[in-house]
Amino acid sequence: MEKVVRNSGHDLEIHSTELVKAQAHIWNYIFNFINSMSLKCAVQLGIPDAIHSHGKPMTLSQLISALPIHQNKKSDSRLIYRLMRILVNSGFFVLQEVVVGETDLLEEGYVLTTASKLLLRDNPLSVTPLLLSMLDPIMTKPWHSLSTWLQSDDPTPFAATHGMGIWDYNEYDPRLGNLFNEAMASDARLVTSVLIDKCKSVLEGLESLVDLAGGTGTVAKAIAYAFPHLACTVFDLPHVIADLQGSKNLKFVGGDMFDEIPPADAIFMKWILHDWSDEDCVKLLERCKVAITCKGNKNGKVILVDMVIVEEQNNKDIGHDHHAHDHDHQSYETQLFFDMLMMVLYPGRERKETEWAKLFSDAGFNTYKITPILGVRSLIEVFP
Ligand SMILES: C[S@@+](CC[C@H](N)C(=O)[O-])C[C@H]1O[C@@H](n2cnc3c(N)ncnc32)[C@H](O)[C@@H]1O
Ligand SMILES: O=c1cc(-c2ccc(O)cc2)oc2c(O)c(O)ccc12
Repeated sequence: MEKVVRNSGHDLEIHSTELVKAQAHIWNYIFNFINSMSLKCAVQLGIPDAIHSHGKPMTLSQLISALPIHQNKKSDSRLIYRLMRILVNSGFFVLQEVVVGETDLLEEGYVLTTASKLLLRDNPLSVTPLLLSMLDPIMTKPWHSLSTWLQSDDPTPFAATHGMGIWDYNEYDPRLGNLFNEAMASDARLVTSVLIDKCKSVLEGLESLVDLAGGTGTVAKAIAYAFPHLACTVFDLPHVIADLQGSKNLKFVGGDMFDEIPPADAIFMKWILHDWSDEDCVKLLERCKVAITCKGNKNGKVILVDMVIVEEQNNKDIGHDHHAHDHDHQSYETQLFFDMLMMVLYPGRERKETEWAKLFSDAGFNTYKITPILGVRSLIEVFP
């Protein structure tokens, strides 16, 4: 028989099992940052790289002797054991049996998972720069002022905390600026491999393409290489492209995209419009339309890589497969995380299809086509 907890102050009756479940639910949310910080610690100590270099399951004692930690911390093997235990629980490492030394004795050793392979320093798709930048105190501090920002007239919590926007901050603090560029470049490598593999037809037939706010040019370099007859331009802020070298069919142009957009058959924007308000997006899209139609070109288009929020109610209609539902729930949560990130760092947001459609029509475009090929992100072609 379940006890009923009576809360005399409020008119509440809650069953005790429900109460402890609710308490654990809140605890897990309060302590969620412990998952992120444990992962940050493992990456800073080089744990994924140490296990990778070992080449086979690495026992706790082998891992401890390989790590750059104080001798006193090495003597208490339970410290690294506890750190590894929470990371095994979150799916970053797996324990496997291994024969150690000359004996036939089996011991358990840590191996990498697909997720921790993406944290290896030399992996071209490494997510480590993103992890180190997003969990840097400079980036976590603005989250503490989200509520005061909502009560103020400041443009973003980041600007309220640091007295300037991200783009100025990246120039002011090259350490963070370089981590940002590296984070964008490794994501760009992943997106480009999918784009060139699965969406070749999107680029075929084009003679010129501008990667607008293309960062250090990772996407454009790969496109220029895969399509040698396509003239590619990377356009970004002058300090971002300052020392970058072009090639036969790739050039770098510095400027402010709100002032000028070079003409081309296609304007490509990856992870740009979600950084900006609706008003700025319409301004940018209007200028893109001029840039793709200015030479009387009738086949021009804008190509976006961005998120299209698909709300959970729609997800639930997809079917009764629990795995599919878990995956959909996770994808939706990822989209909501990015939406909140856009609120804290930028004046931007993630958008639903109806919201994208309104932006396109407000900027004078006729049609669009969404191809959801990039996990939580989509390829969106917009036609004048
Ligand atoms: C989120 S990053 C995306 C970079 C790249 N498209 C990618 O996905 O890897 C946004 C880019 O916008 C650039 N940017 C910001 N404001 C800009 C402006 N007014 N004109 C041109 N580029 C700008 C930044 O320097 C940065 O490289
Ligand atoms: O995932 C990100 C992270 C950032 C970011 C990282 C480090 C910094 O110093 C500043 C910002 O910015 C992003 C962004 O602008 C974007 O369009 C998508 C994702 C992210």
